[in-house]
Amino acid sequence: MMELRQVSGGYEEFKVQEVNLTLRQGEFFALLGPNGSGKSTLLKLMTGVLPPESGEILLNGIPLDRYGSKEKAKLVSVLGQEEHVAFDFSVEEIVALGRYPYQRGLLNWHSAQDERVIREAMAATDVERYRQQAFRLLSGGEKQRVLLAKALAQEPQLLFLDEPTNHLDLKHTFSLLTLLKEWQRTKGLTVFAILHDLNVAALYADRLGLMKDGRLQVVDDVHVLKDEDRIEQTYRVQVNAQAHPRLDKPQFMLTPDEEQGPSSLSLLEGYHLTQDQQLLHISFDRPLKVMANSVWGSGISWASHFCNFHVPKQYHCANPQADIKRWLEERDIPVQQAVGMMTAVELKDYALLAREAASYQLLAVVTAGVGNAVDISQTHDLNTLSQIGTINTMVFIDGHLTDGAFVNAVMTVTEAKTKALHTLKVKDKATGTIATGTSTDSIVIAATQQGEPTPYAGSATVLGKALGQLVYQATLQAVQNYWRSMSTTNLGKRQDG
Ligand SMILES: Nc1ncnc2c1ncn2[C@@H]1O[C@H](COP(=O)(O)OP(=O)(O)OP(=O)(O)O)[C@@H](O)[C@H]1O
Repeated sequence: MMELRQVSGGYEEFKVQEVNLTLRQGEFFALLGPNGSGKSTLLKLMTGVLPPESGEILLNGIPLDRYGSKEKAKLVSVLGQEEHVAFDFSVEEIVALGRYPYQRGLLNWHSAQDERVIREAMAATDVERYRQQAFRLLSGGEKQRVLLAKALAQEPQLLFLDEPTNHLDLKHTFSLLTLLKEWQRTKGLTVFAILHDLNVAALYADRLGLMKDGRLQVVDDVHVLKDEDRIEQTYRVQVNAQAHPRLDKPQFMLTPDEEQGPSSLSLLEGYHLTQDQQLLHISFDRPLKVMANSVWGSGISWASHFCNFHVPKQYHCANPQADIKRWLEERDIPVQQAVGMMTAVELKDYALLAREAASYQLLAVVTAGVGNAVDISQTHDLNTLSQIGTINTMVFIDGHLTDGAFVNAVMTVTEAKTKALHTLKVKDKATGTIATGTSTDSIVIAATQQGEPTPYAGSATVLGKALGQLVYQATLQAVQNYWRSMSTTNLGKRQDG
C-alpha cells in the first residue's frame, strides 16, 4: 500500500530520520510515542505535506510526488489534529467537501453516487442529525466526527488520522474505532493512526510503531506493548502491563508517584473481628489485595471487608451473589469493598490463628464443615455434591505478593488444608477414602502489598512454610470445633454434615 525507504525530513530544528516502513493493505497501524517525538512530522511526510529530504515514499508502487492532488485524494485521506474551516459551512457541506476529488469541471455538482456516499459517511459517524447546522457551532467531539465523515466521503484506500479520539468521549471513542475496524474489514480500508492511548492502541491496532527522538524504533504486533521496560524507556513513566480480562491484549496501569502503595498497616493490630449467628466479619481500615473464589468478590480485587455468612443446610442457592449483596447492604458493609462467602457451619466454631515469620505477619480464619468431604481423586455423581458443607479459609498476609505468589499461596493453603483432613482422617462418605477437601470450599488470600514484592509463597520460602503451618493448625482446630459442636448439640455423629 505505502512504503517508506530510508525517509528523512522535517524542519530545520527537528528531523525524522531514516524511517523504513511498509503499510500493509487493510491493516490498522498505530503510531505511538511521546510528545515531540516526530509522529506528526512523519505523518506530514507520508501525506506529502512535507517533502522528504532523502529517501523514497511509494504509494501503490508509485512515488508519492508523482501523484496529482486529486489522484492522491482518491486514494488517501487525512483527519488531522486541527482542521480550520474558514467559511461558515453547514455539516453537510463540510462532508460534501470530501467528494471534491471525484468532481469534474468547475461546478460544485454532486452525482447520485456522491449523495449516497455523503449520506453513508454521515450515518456511519452519527452526524446526520446535525446536517443543517453550522459546523462552527458544534462541540469539539462533534466537529471531529464531521471531519471523519468528510475523510470517509473521500472513499480512500488509506486513511491517516492524527490523534482521532482527542476530543471524543468514551462512547464516541469506542464507536469511532469500531467504525474504522468495520471499514477496515468490509472495505479493505488501511488505517494509519497516531494514538496516545496505549490501551486503545493495544485493543484496535494490528501492528504498531514506537517513535522516539525522530526515529521509528519498533514495528511489531501489539504484544510488543507487554514489554514494560521498553514502554518505560520510551515514555519515562512506570507502567504495569496487565492482561485484558477477555482478550489477548495488554492493558496498562499507571501508579501515580505520590501513591507508591497503600498506607502502612500493622496486620495483626489492624484487623477488627465481629461474629454473630449470621456473620463472621473481619475488616481492616484500608483495603488488601485479594485473590478469592468467594461467592461475592471472586477473582482478583481489593477489599477491606471479609465476610462469612451463615446459611441453613437446606439453603436454596438460586442466586447466592444477590443474597450476599443484600445481606451486605442490610449491614451497611460497602459491597464494592467486600468479599463474601457462605457456610452452613455455626460461625462460633471458627478458628483464628496468627503468626509472625521473618518480616511477615499472618492471620488465618477458618470455618470447617466436613459433612460433604470429598476425595477429589475418586469418581462421584456431581448431583450429590451440591450441599453447603464447606471449608472456608481466609488468610491475611502482611506482605507484597506478585500475582504468581498469590497462585503459590492458593497452592500452599490447599495443601495444608488437605493435610489437616488427612491428619484427622476425614473421610469421603461415598468412597470411604480420605477426603482432600469438601465439595464447595472457598479460599481468600489477602495481602497488604507492603514492602518489597515477593514472587513465591510455596514451601521453599519462609512465607510459604509459615502459611502452610498456620492454615494446617487452623483447619485442624476448625474441624475439631465443628465436631465438638455437632456432638454437643446431638445433631449428628462425627462424620455428619
Ligand atoms: N512547523 C514546524 N516548524 C518547526 N518545527 C516544528 C514544526 N512542527 C513541529 N515542529 C517540531 O518538531 C518536533 C516534532 O514535532 P511533532 O509534531 O512531529 O511531534 P509529535 O510526536 O507529533 O508530538 P505530539 O505528540 O505532541 O503531537 C517538535 O520538537 C516540534 O517543535
